[in-house]
Amino acid sequence: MTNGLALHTPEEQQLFKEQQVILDNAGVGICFIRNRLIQRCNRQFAHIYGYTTPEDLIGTSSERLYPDSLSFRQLGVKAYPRMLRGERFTTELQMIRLPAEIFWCRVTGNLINVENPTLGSIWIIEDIDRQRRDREALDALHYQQQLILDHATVGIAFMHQRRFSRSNDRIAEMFGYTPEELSRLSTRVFYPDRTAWEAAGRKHHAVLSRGEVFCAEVELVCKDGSTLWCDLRSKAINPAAPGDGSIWIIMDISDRKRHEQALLRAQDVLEQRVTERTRELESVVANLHREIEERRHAEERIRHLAQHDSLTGLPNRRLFEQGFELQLAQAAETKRKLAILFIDLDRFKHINDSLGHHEGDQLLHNLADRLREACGHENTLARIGGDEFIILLNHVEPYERIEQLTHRLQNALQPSVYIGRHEFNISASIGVAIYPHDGTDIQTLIKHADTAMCRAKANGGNRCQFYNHHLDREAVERIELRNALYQALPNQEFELHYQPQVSVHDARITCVEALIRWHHPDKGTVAPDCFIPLAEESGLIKEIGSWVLDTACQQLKTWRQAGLDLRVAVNLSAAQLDDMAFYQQVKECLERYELQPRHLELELTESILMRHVDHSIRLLNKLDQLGVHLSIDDFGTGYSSLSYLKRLPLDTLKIDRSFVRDLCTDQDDAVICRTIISMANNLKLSVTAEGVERAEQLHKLAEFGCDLYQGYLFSRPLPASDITRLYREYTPPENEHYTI
Ligand SMILES: Nc1nc2c(ncn2[C@@H]2O[C@@H]3COP(=O)(O)O[C@H]4[C@@H](O)[C@H](n5cnc6c(=O)[nH]c(N)nc65)O[C@@H]4COP(=O)(O)O[C@H]3[C@H]2O)c(=O)[nH]1
Repeated sequence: MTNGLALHTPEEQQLFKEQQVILDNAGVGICFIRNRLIQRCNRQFAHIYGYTTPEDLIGTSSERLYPDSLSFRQLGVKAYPRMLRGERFTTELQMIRLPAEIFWCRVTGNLINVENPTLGSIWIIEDIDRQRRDREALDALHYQQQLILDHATVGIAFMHQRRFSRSNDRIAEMFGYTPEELSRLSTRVFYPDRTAWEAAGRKHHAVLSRGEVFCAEVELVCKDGSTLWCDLRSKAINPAAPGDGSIWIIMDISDRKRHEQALLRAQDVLEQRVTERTRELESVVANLHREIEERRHAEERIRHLAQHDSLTGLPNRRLFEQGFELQLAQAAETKRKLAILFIDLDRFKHINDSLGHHEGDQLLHNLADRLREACGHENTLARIGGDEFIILLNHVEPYERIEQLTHRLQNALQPSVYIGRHEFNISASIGVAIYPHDGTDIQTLIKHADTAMCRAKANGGNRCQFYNHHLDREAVERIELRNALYQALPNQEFELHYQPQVSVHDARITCVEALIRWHHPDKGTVAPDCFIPLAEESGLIKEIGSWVLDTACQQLKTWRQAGLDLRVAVNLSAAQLDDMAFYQQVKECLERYELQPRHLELELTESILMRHVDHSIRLLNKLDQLGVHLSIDDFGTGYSSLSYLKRLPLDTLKIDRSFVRDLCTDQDDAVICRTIISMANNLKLSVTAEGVERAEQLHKLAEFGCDLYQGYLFSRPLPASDITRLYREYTPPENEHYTI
C-alpha cells in the first residue's frame, strides 16, 4: 500500500511500515480515499470485496464497490456533510463484491483533516453481512412470532419467575387487563388466595422441570373478580435452565365448561328422571304383577265359586257332574257300578225358618262338615240345593258298601247341634240310584236318586231308600199337581172346611179352624199337606192365603149374623207374613165383613215367627193393637224360647198333635203337654190341644188345665153348613153343659 506515497525520510518509512503492520493485522477493512479513488487499503479490505490483494483495488474508483452509482452518490451526500463538520460517519449499507455479491457492511468514515478535505478520507469497513442476515432472520422470526401472538385466538404468554414477560393481547382481553397492566404482572392475581397460587406453582414446577408439558383445566380469577375456566398448557423453554422461563398457552374454555356443566346438570336431571321413571316403572310393574296376581286369584276364586258352594265350600252340581262324567266313562269301560246318594235333611226347612238366616247357614255349614267327614276321600260329596247333598260312590260292590256309607252319614248327623242356645237333632233322608241299573246318564241317575229320597222322606224320614221304577210315578204326579194348582183358584176348586175348637170344660164351640180343601177335577179331594208345600214353592200361597182369609171372614159374617158366637182361625204361611201389605189386607177384610178383630184368629207356626224375628214382632204388635187373636200352631215342634215368646203379643198356644197322640202312653209326651200348659198359664196364654182323638187324652188335658181342644174326638173338619148344625147341637140355649 505504498502506491502514490513518496517516503522521504527513514522515520517516514518506519512509520509507514508500522502503519502497514497495523493495517494488515486489523480485523476490519481499512482504506484511504481521495478524489473517490482508493489510495491505500489493507488486505482485509481487499478480501471483503473479493479481491486477492490490495493492489487489485488501489488507484481504482471506490464507486466500483457499490451496487450502482445511485447508492454510491447517496452515501456521499449523506456522509460528507457530516464528515466535513468533523464528525464520524457510520452507516450500514449494501455494497458489491466479487464476483457479484451484494452484501451488508458497516462503514465508518472520517476525514483525514477536516481543515483540508482534499487530503481525503479514511474508511473502516466491517463485513456484517452474516450478522445482518442473522439479525434479519431473527427479526423475521420475531415478526412471525408477534404475528402469531397478535392473531392467536388463544392466550400466549412467556413467564419468568411467574410473572408475564411477554404475552399477546388475547390474555389481557381474557382476564380484563390492559396489555400494559399485564406486563410483569404476577400470576398471583389469577388465584383466589396465596395458598392456591403456591400449590399451583408447585404442581407446574414438578411437571415443567421434567421437560414435560403441563396440561390442566383450572378456574382462574379475572380482574373484576369473576372466574374463568382455562385450559392451561405450558412448557419450560429450557428445562435445564429454569431462569429462561416458560411458555403458556391459555384457552378460555368457560363456554365449554358451562356446556359441560350444563350437560352434567342435564345428565344429572336425566339420570334423576331415569331413576324416578325406573322407580315409577318398577312400581307400575309391581302393581301390574300384583294386579295380575290379584286377577289370577280372582279368576281362581271365580272358578272356585263357579264350581263350589259358597257356604260349605263343597263342589256344586256343575263340578259334581263334570267329575261324574269322567267316572261314568271309566265305569262304562271297566263295567264297574256306581251309586248316587241323594241326601235331604229332614224338616230342615222348618228348622231353618225358625232360625235367623245366619244361624241357618251356621247349621248347614256344621252339617256339611260332618257329611264330608263321613263321606270319605274316595267318594265325591256335593251340595246341590238348600239342604240337598249328593254323593258319588265310586266302588259299589259289594252293596254293603252303600249301606255302610249311609249308616256312616246318618251316624254323623245324629249328635245334637248347638247353635246359640238352641239344640237341634238332625236326620236325613237318603235316596240311592245305581249305575247302570237305574240309569246310564247323570241326569237320570240324579233324578232317580231324588225320587228315592222323596220316598224315604214320605216314609217318615231318617232312612235310606233304593230307587225302584214305581217311584217315578210319584214324581210325575207331583209335577202334575203343581201345574194343576195354578188353575185351582180361577176354577174355584178350593173349599174351606172348619174344625171346631171346643172348651175342655163345657164342650162349647168357641172357635173353628179354617182348613183348606182342594177338589181336584181328576184326583178328587187333595189334602193341604200335599199341595200347601207346592203352593209355597211356587209362590201361589199368597193368592191362596188371601182367598182363605176372605172366604173365612165372609163365612164368619154369615154365622155371626145367624147368631153363632164364633171366632174363626186362619192358618198363615211365611210368605203371607213377609208381605208388608198383610196388615192392611187383614184390616180391610175385617171392615169388608163388618167383623170385630177379636173374632178373627191368625195361626202361625213357630218357624214362621222365628224367620224374621223383628219383622214378626212389629207385625204381630200391630195386629194385636188392632185386636186380632194370635196363636202359635204346632207348638213344641219349633225352637222358640220362652224369653222370645214373652216378647210376642200372643193369645193362644196350640200343642202339636204329635205330643197329644201318645199323651196317655208316653211319659215324655205327658210331661211336655203338662209343661206347655203350665207355662202358658203362667204367661197368661190360653192353650188348645190339637189332634185329640180319644176321651182319655181329653181327660189328661183337662187334668193338666188345658182350655180348649180340637180333634176327631169332637169332630173332623166339616163343610161350613155342618158347623151351623154342630154349633146349635153343642151350644144349648139354656145353661146345659157338656161335661166330662
Ligand atoms: N190325625 C189327626 N188329625 C187331626 C185331628 N184333628 C184335626 N186333625 C188334622 O190336623 C190338621 C190341623 O191343622 P194344622 O195343624 O193347622 O195343619 C194344617 C195346616 O198347617 C195346613 N193348612 C190347612 N189349611 C190351610 C190354609 O188354609 N192355609 C195354610 N197356610 N195352611 C193350611 O195343612 C195342615 C193339615 O191340614 P189338614 O189336612 O186339614 O189337617 C188338619 C186336621 O184335619 C185328629 O184328631 N187326628
